[in-house]
Amino acid sequence: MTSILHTIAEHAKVRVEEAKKQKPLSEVKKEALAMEPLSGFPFEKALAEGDISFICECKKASPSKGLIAEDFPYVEIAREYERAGASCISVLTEPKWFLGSDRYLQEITEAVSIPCIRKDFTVDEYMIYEAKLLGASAVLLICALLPEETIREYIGICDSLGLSALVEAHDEEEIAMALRAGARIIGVNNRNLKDFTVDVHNSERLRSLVPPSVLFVAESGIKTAGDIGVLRKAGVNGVLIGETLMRSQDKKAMLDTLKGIRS
Ligand SMILES: O=C(O)c1ccccc1NCC(=O)[C@H](O)[C@H](O)COP(=O)(O)O
Repeated sequence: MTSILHTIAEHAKVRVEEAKKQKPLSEVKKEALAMEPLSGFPFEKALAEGDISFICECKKASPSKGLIAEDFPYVEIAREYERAGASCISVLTEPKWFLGSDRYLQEITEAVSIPCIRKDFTVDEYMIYEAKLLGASAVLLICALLPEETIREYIGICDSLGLSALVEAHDEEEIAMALRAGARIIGVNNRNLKDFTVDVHNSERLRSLVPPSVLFVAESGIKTAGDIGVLRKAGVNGVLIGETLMRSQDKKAMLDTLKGIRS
């Protein structure tokens, strides 16, 4: 059965082929490799610092929720996240289901000084070089979409550019695969990307499968300070939060509430 995840991935392949017609892989690769590699993997560094790190997401829409933010002043939102104490920013660039754009990522990376991840459905090395040119510090690699060998290869490309790879898993098998492929950051998605069900305890349940030498990020469906409390107790390094923040008028107040600084 074709899942929405695979439909999105097929569309990403079409996007890449279109992009290659405008600028071939050889050119994108040459430009990206000519740039100074980011030193010290800033995305990983930000995640490793302090207590729980917050990766705050700029997401206008999603397949499961439809339109989330009709008004989407993405640069202002990103600046607000930075002022509110976000460690990193996640920027959706997938245009069809998330109404994202490469332009959003480029403008956001120019406007903030914290590391940004290109949140997209990486199906071709081309997208990693593009991410570097757009100013990203990290890309997303989804275990449900890529063979283990490709994940290993893409982590190698990321390394050559100074980018971090957030390797996303949903279950035990995918975590084992991410570890074998050499992931230094594993994101456990609480959302099942095949049927959209969300169980915020999924990352808590799977936490012990990832050794302390690998950073652990809990993703999706995080809504309350109680959720953060559970994840803190489980020992996660970071949380990735989209919808809860996107629907909040006052993002700093919401972040403070999630951190337990404000009730
Ligand atoms: O969010 C979706 O509907 C979705 C569907 C298919 C693939 C990916 C999807 N979301 C990407 C994400 O992982 C989330 O944007 C991210 O983890 C934040 O989740 P949330 O806090 O629940 O907005």
